[in-house]
Amino acid sequence: MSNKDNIYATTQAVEDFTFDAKVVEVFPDMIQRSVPGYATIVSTMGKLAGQFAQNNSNLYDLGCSLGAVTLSMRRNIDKENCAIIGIDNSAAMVERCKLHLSGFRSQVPVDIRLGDITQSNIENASVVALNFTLQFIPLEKRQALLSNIYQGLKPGGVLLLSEKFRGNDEQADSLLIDLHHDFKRANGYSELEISQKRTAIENVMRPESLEQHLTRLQSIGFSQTQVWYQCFNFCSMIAIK
Ligand SMILES: Nc1ncnc2c1ncn2[C@@H]1O[C@H](C[S@+](CC[C@H]([NH3+])C(=O)[O-])CC(=O)[O-])[C@@H](O)[C@H]1O
Ligand SMILES: O=C(O)C(=O)Cc1ccccc1
Repeated sequence: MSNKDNIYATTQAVEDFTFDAKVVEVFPDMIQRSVPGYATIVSTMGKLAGQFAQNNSNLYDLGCSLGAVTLSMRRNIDKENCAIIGIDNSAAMVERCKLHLSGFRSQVPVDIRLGDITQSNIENASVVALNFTLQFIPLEKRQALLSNIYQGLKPGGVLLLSEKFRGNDEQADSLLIDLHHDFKRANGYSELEISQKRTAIENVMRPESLEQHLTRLQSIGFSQTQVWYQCFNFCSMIAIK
């Protein structure tokens, strides 16, 4: 069990959100109470990874945090000679992720690396997961990152992309934001916590619209794109090379 997220429970001078040691301590609780359907998304990404994994290939978990998707993928792989590579640029996350994964046994080798996914080599990949990570990459670097992933995928390989997204217009967007805030309230977050967290992430997390995501994936060359999960302003997509 992880600790309860009470980072924004007291009034404070809110600073930009970072994935530091304090966040690591509460991360499972934070993500579970903040993302509608997180557990469903993670387990389904594992199932999809099992379906699309190819013999003699790599599976990547980019922005792996504590390795939830890595573990879910590893549970579902039944192909030969597969390896999972998890990458995150938060030293605190990587350290805790390694500790966490060492508590589970598996035949599938896992390599957790400290690194910037915009500078990482993606090769011989059958599956690449970006579970709520692209939203933290500067807007101008997203196209290059996704093209690099596309280049590193084998034919028939897939990108599994989950994002918080923006509604198409102001009214639609505030409707989705309100529904999400209701969800957070129902999970025990106070008005103060919701509002201070919003301030903390507004400069570091830049959501795009669903259309922007799908159009870019198609322009990069993915032959098929499909949204398979949506709740409020959270969604998960698959793009097939
Ligand atoms: N340039 C970067 N390079 C590497 N990592 C990065 C970069 N930028 C941000 N990150 C990392 O991306 C992760 C985003 S969390 C992903 C949840 C996880 N996928 C999960 O399924 O539990 C989502 C959230 O908390 O909203 C953090 O661990 C960052 O350090
Ligand atoms: O914490 C929130 O309320 C967020 O919306 C941030 C967020 C978005 C997507 C994954 C995890 C956290």
